[in-house]
Amino acid sequence: MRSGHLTRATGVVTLGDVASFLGRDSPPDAARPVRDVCDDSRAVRPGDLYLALPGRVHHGLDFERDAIERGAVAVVSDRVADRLPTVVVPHPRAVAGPLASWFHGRPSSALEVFGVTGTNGKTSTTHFLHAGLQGAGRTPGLVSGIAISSSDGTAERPIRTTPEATVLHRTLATFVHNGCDSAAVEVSSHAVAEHRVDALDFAVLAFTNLGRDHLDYHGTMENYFAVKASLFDPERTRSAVVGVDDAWGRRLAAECALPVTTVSTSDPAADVLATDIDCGDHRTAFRAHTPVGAVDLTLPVLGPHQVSNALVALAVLVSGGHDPDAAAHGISTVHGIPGRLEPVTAGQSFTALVDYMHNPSGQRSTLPYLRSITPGRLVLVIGATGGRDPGKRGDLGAVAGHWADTVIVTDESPGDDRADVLRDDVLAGARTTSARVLEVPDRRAAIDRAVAGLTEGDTVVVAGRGSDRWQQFGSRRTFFDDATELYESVVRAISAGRSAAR
Ligand SMILES: CC(=O)N[C@H]1[C@@H](OP(=O)(O)OP(=O)(O)OC[C@H]2O[C@@H](n3ccc(=O)[nH]c3=O)[C@H](O)[C@@H]2O)O[C@H](CO)[C@@H](O)[C@@H]1O[C@H](C)C(=O)N[C@@H](C)C(=O)N[C@H](CCC(=O)O)C(=O)O
Ligand SMILES: Nc1ncnc2c1ncn2[C@@H]1O[C@H](COP(=O)(O)OP(=O)(O)OP(=O)(O)O)[C@@H](O)[C@H]1O
Repeated sequence: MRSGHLTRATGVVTLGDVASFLGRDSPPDAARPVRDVCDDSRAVRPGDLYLALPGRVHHGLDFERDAIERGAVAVVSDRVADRLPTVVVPHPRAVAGPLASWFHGRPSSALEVFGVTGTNGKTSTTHFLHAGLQGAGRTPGLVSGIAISSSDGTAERPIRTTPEATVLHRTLATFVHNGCDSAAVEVSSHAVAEHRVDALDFAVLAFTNLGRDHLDYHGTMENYFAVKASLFDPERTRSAVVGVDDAWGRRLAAECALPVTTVSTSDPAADVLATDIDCGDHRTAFRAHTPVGAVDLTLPVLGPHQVSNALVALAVLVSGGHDPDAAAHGISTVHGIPGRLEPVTAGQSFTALVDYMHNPSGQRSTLPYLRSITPGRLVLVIGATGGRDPGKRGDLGAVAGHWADTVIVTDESPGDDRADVLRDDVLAGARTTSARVLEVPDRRAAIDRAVAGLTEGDTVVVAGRGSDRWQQFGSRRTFFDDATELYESVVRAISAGRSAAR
């Protein structure tokens, strides 16, 4: 491959240009113009170059016919396609990032790109960062697991936490086109391992924390950490912001070869520290101490974990040279993040929340807070999503049962896994505790059961799906939005006299 700093000539790009960029011989039809690069046959548009990737289940070349029918004009893959002219490369996935970046004129070098990774808090931190950039007078784009939005107000719901490289670089190019000067980008560990963020120049990368998750994919915590740590490399970013409230963060800060800003809610030696933390049931307040002064924040979001997330966002902005007061003002305009301790109010006297906790470390930071704001009963609706780390399911039940009075185990989104096996694993953990444990497979019925009989001082939390608005059973996908369902359940319970109104 030619240097990643080679910017694409404006105007028409031909298949020969692509071959030349990839350092390969020109295929037949080298003069053929290429409109865009696309790695999914279902998304191909007329004139596209189809990047056919070998996958776990299929090979992209299995879908050459579909790509042709949609208008693909050429292929990049690890073997010659049946019908289309092909540029052959040994590792197609590894060229996806550099190729897409080159094709779109290296958009990440025209933006200041701030990345956020970690097991928990990526989405929240990315949204705080985006708002903080706006507060600091910047014009940022946003790429998070729940929204991709540009400065012109257009927004879309993403399919993944972090898009494939072709989509990511195209999105950044759109940001540049729309006048953005920066971007806040959420980076999952899968994205790093699958080369989705290759050829992306980060200004600052932030690490929130690391806890057990995704071991179905990474195998061990050591591997999981190594994938995250591989991001913190001078080849990828100029500097790092690292949360040091867990041992993995402290290790990363110690081993990292970059300028590091450390962040903590407890360690006075950290560069950015939160004190005077006050987590109420309607807002969260704290004082942030930074190398350039202290600032007070009051956020209309819930939970001590949001102190950590907002603090990481503030540290990224301050380490990037922004004024802490302006950044803090921007951060405090975030009026809730969908599906993250999101309150549902339907005239009830008790607290009803939707949350995305789906691993034990997330539960351990969220549930003690929920207990602290609940003088009455704490009722949790939980489950385990299919296709994800089976080893965490028992812990999910056990941690839930440790903090809650009642745990209702239900279906989340089993996918190709057996729903009853998922529930059994969670139930086994929950039954090791003294909580009241119920199994209600149907999620709507589970929510109704959780809400029934609640009165002032009680809290119900529907956990695990957050703002994801579907359930997948095998190949069948059904619309299901926890916030809407919880709202409707509360309305039904109040009108039937089953639960207390305000
Ligand atoms: C590990 C991973 O990234 N897997 C993704 C990957 O699977 P795969 O490589 O095995 O693909 P495959 O299904 O064998 O297909 C091979 C190729 O054919 C292409 N194809 C396939 C079918 C078709 O009709 N046309 C077509 O072109 C695919 O785009 C792919 O390039 O490509 C598939 C098709 O695009 C994805 O569905 C699948 O993501 C799955 C659904 C997924 O969710 N992955 C998870 C692990 C993930 O990436 N999660 C993280 C976040 C996790 C978190 O934050 O909790 C994320 O960033 O979203
Ligand atoms: N800093 C944190 N520490 C521990 N738990 C957290 C933290 N931030 C969020 N959580 C928990 O994790 C859940 C998901 O939060 P968020 O979406 O911000 O994280 P995420 O890393 O983007 O998650 P995912 O990658 O699974 O989408 C929250 O609903 C909350 O229960």
